[in-house]
Amino acid sequence: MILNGKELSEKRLAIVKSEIEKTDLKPCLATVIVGEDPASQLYVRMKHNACGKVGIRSVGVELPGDSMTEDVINAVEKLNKDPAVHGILVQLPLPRGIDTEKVIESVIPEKDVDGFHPLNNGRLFSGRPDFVPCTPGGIMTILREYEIDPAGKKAVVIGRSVDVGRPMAALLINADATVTVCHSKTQNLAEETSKADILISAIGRARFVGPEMVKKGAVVIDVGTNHDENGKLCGDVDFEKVEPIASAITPVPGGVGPMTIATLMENTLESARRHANL
Ligand SMILES: NC(=O)C1=CN([C@@H]2O[C@H](COP(=O)(O)OP(=O)(O)OC[C@H]3O[C@@H](n4cnc5c(N)ncnc54)[C@H](OP(=O)(O)O)[C@@H]3O)[C@@H](O)[C@H]2O)C=CC1
Ligand SMILES: Nc1nc(=O)c2c([nH]1)NC[C@@H]1CN(c3ccc(C(=O)N[C@@H](CCC(=O)O)C(=O)O)cc3)C=[N+]21
Ligand SMILES: [Mg+2]
Repeated sequence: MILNGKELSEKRLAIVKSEIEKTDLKPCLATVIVGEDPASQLYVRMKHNACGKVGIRSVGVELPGDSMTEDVINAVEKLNKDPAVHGILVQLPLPRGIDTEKVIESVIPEKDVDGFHPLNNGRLFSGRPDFVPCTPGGIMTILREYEIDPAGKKAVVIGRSVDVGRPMAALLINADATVTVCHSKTQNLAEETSKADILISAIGRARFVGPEMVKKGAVVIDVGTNHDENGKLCGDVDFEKVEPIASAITPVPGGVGPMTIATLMENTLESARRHANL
């Protein structure tokens, strides 16, 4: 079975749209982009497009690539204080030389719709999540909507980044899975991944996960957004070879990516609701 993230995201976006129409909420997402990385510009544009689709206002702050950490923090602090802004997203990665941790910590947790602030991280790891990072949050929505319950299952996450791997592992722990986290220093990676009932790959290597790494009947979630030697967009998983042995699998494109954006819209709406005490 193919887990259709694109279709599910459309459904979730339609719900966000109708929720906004039902209330007088005027949710607003602010994005901050530093420098001119074309991939980052594309992603931010996709986020603004999604806002337009569901009726979330969006403002984009663009700073030059040679900005200092303080310049970015000043921009964030203005948005922190602006009562019309409910969500703040600082597009990552930031240019070399900028202290990413300091910038992320400057976003007030109440507007941290990316779920990257250490307070929101800590809440997630304590089993009392508030704003959850959008990519792993979107993956949990896919699992829930397709009635794949992680409870008691063996889940293996490849990747331990702060934005994807680690929060993914925390969400799966909270959902009662038995979780293994693998990374570049893992020995016998294929041996670990072959035990997974639910395998989540977030490494950033084109078609790295082959059939020899996957147990028959496993649920395979592909976070990777890579370009192959021909420039074609592809995931971490060799979809053609793994799809026949998986019980369910997300494609790239059309899987996790659209759910990331839908979850960002949901988090922004939730933040606006709280702001209005609804
Ligand atoms: N679809 C979506 O919405 C999103 C997609 N992405 C995509 O997901 C991928 C991962 O993103 P992100 O987490 O930010 O990436 P990072 O580069 O921050 O982290 C990659 C992780 O993978 C591990 N890793 C790298 N190579 C290997 C290997 N050969 N074997 C085992 N582990 C390995 C690294 O290990 P170590 O820690 O030891 O270095 C690291 O933990 C990228 O392709 C990115 O573009 C990211 C965010 C959202
Ligand atoms: N502060 C911050 N928050 C993020 O959430 C964040 C970020 N920084 N930096 C970069 C990563 C990456 N990311 C993606 C979002 C959507 C798709 C997506 O929708 N992809 C489409 C394909 C898009 C295409 O054509 O390239 C798909 O998979 O179907 C992919 C990747 C969010 N990120
Ligand atoms: Mg990263």
